[in-house]
Amino acid sequence: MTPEARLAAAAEILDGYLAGAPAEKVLTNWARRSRFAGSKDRATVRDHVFDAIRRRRSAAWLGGAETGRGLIIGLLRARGQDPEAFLTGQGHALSPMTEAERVVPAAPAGNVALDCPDWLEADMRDSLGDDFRPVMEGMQERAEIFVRANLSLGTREQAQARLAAEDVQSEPEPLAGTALRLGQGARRVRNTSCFQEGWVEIQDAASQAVAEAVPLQPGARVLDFCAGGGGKALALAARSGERIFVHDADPGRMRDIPERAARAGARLEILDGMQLGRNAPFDLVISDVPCSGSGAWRRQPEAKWRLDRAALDHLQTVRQEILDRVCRLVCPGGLIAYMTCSMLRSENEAQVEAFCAGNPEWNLELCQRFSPLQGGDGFFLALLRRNA
Ligand SMILES: C[S@@+](CC[C@H](N)C(=O)[O-])C[C@H]1O[C@@H](n2cnc3c(N)ncnc32)[C@H](O)[C@@H]1O
Repeated sequence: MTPEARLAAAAEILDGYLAGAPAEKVLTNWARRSRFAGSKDRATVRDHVFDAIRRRRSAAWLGGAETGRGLIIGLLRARGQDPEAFLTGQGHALSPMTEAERVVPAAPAGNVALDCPDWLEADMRDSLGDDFRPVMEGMQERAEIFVRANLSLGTREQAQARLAAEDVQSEPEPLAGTALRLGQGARRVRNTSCFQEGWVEIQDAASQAVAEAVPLQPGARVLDFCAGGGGKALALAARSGERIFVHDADPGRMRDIPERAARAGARLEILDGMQLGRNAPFDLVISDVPCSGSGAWRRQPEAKWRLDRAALDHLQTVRQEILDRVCRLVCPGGLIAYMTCSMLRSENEAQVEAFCAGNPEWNLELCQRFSPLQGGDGFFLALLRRNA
């Protein structure tokens, strides 16, 4: 595919997304009926699509319309490229620009320039202070790809050397002792024997740092209550070498856990709701709770535009119910490790402070924020200890 045709494909996919379908689904459908598209074409089209979604507001402004075509024109302008050079009407390119489209709008300002939803600005400013602008600007860029070296199989340096031998370049990432930041060849990492033999697992650097910061005592009974795909549980299992119990309200979210655990040589035991009580109490319950995902907007940019006040309020209630449930599963003197990939105070400090205020036998031992300005996603960790 020519660069022009890739942009035209991205515009068509963006139209599907703007009509309400998840971008991933529209991309998959496009790839199925576009057998002519090679892997480089698919990767580039995908990048155009998600780059445009990250900048949905500012790209629509710069492109003059919130349509697939408008977003692509705006994205090219944001990249400092001239859309006229790509909208040629030749081959599979988008049709040439109209007179109206040729008029370059003034640079966007305020929340439009930062791609921040208006209703969230006050909360974000309150939570981020002086970092509001640089963080929001950072969220307009693609996230880097990190892997976690599985220290139960070898050192980070050994994992790095194995990746290099398979033409995947990486650098140690200071945020976590296990993290490697991938460079050239990153997209091939899943095809390497290093990955397939469990030496590395794809995981954001801040997510690794959070898992590293959780205190783990030898022999502790550990439950990951919101296990999802098992990212945190696998990281903890690699540290301790011991069995970790995993649970999720949606068992389907855990479907990859057995395969991932087998690859990593980890012992993860899935517990359903009935089995939780029979296996309690636990010394440590990881609660990587549902949240806005605002810390991970670079990776999941659709979440930023989908979120609204009602959803944010609902999530607060869900988290409160989770805390009320898990606090009964922890032994005296035990810990809840509360985590979010959110940057909002209301989902982080305010939520755990409210829990402790209503539950006097629980004390807040630690609150730690990980800013996207440190390189990984925005994350939050609180340690809540039950009185002995
Ligand atoms: C942020 S994700 C977890 C990500 C996962 N820990 C990881 O590292 O890959 C939150 C998870 O909480 C689960 N969840 C939502 N409500 C829950 C509840 N009431 N009880 C247990 N899990 C819940 C969701 O299904 C989702 O998988």
